[in-house]
Amino acid sequence: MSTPTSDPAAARRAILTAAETRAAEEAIFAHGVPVADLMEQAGAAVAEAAWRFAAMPPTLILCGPGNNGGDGYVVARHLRERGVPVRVAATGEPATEAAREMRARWGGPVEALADAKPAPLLIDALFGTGLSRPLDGDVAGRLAELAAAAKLAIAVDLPSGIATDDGAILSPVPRFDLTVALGVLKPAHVLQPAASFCGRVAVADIDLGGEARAWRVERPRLAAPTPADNKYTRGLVAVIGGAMPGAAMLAATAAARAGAGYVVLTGEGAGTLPHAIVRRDDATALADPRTGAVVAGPGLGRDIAARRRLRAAMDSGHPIVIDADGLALLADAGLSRLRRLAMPAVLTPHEGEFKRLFGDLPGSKLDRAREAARRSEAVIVLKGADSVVAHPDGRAAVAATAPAWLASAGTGDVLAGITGAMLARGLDPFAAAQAGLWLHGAAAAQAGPGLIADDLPAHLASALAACA
Ligand SMILES: NC(=O)C1=CN([C@@H]2O[C@H](COP(=O)(O)OP(=O)(O)OC[C@H]3O[C@@H](n4cnc5c(N)ncnc54)[C@H](OP(=O)(O)O)[C@@H]3O)[C@@H](O)[C@H]2O)[C@@H](O)CC1
Ligand SMILES: [K+]
Repeated sequence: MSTPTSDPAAARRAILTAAETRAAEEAIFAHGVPVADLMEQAGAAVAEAAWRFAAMPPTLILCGPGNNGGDGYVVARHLRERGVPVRVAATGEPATEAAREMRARWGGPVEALADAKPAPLLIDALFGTGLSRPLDGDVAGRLAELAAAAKLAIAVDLPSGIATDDGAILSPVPRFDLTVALGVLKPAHVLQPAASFCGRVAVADIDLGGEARAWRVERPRLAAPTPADNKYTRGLVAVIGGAMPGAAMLAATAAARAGAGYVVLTGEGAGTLPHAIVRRDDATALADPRTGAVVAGPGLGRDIAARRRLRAAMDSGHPIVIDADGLALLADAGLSRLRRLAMPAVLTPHEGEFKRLFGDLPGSKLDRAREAARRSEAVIVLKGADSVVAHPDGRAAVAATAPAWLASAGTGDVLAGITGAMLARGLDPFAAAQAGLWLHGAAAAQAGPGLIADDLPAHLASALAACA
């Protein structure tokens, strides 16, 4: 399944690889649109974004040999027309026809990159999706010096030196304040480490019309309960407790605060829990046909009893989120049971758990999550600063804005609980996983620096309010 990027809202979320972007462009060119027309749109959009962002001080634009450089000449012309003092420096002569044409349309002086003096605003149009290897040392060095001397730095499409499809840093890259993605996002705008070099990312409105299979996770629409709802229609979540009760209590509390109408927690355990959360035994909770989702794994334990309880949870037929110890048990038991579920389970591994389950898979984080989803027939949430959600059918989504403060104990238990609440309210597993990540990130942003997992559930109220 895919979404055409001709829908503007979908286009702003769509993530295309370099090859997918090229294919979309080729399809447009095949319809008779000249490359120069698209480049004019791109350059105008970048000039507009720079104008709004930087209030336009004197500007230096660095142009490379390809179409990224071509865009740079267009930006230069548009800014000059707006009265901005612009200088252009290039690595050499343009290598494409469109870029040559744009350099001619610019018509102004072009300095050698090696000699260029800095300016308060630096615009990097050296390389974009066509980067095929690390920058030469002298080019990377000049880019670093000129960026360091500038007050603001803006990248055209991508910061030069990062790999479009996996977000790797191929050669030293300065940190940009703004990156204007042309037409669609590329994986490097959302995957680490590249994403953190992009600064703010704006998507320029260029109708590429390609088909996307990956999207940025956006704020979900979650309707508030209506007078017709009751606690069961809002979702009954059963959290399977176990050896470490605190983790399951965190998951249960998060499920309740994420809007589930009814949360039951099974297993033994002392400690304070909201009185709204009800204790049950596994068998009663799992046999209840009103149960909308089961969360199994946080604090479950890894012994034979835990294995039996996980199996019972999977056999119950309810939508299920499996995390933490549940993933360790699955790694030992194999994936075959997952493949027999009526609805894909949601698995929420961090990198270590992922490796135990699937080994060392090749490719980008998107590729690895997709392959794991295909193999397991489960929705995979590969967690991190750039959490990737992948569906067995190849769709994927990236949550790119989680605060780094989330890297602390227990936050995964909270995510599992929120995701359970999303499943129980009736979202399909792919949507539930994305909504869970968004709410988790928004609650963390509210909780702020120094947050601990226990803080997050209280901040879900304002995160939910933003989704109504
Ligand atoms: N999507 C859109 O809406 C639109 C997209 N557009 C723009 O097109 C851009 C893609 O353009 P592009 O394909 O020409 O690639 P680009 O990044 O300019 O570089 C390729 C050149 O660099 C060279 N080269 C590569 N690596 C190198 C290195 N390390 N050091 C030195 N050289 C290196 C490479 O040569 P080669 O690898 O063959 O040696 C080739 O000559 C895209 O990012 C966007 O800005 C707009 O114009 C239209 C609307
Ligand atoms: K660039």
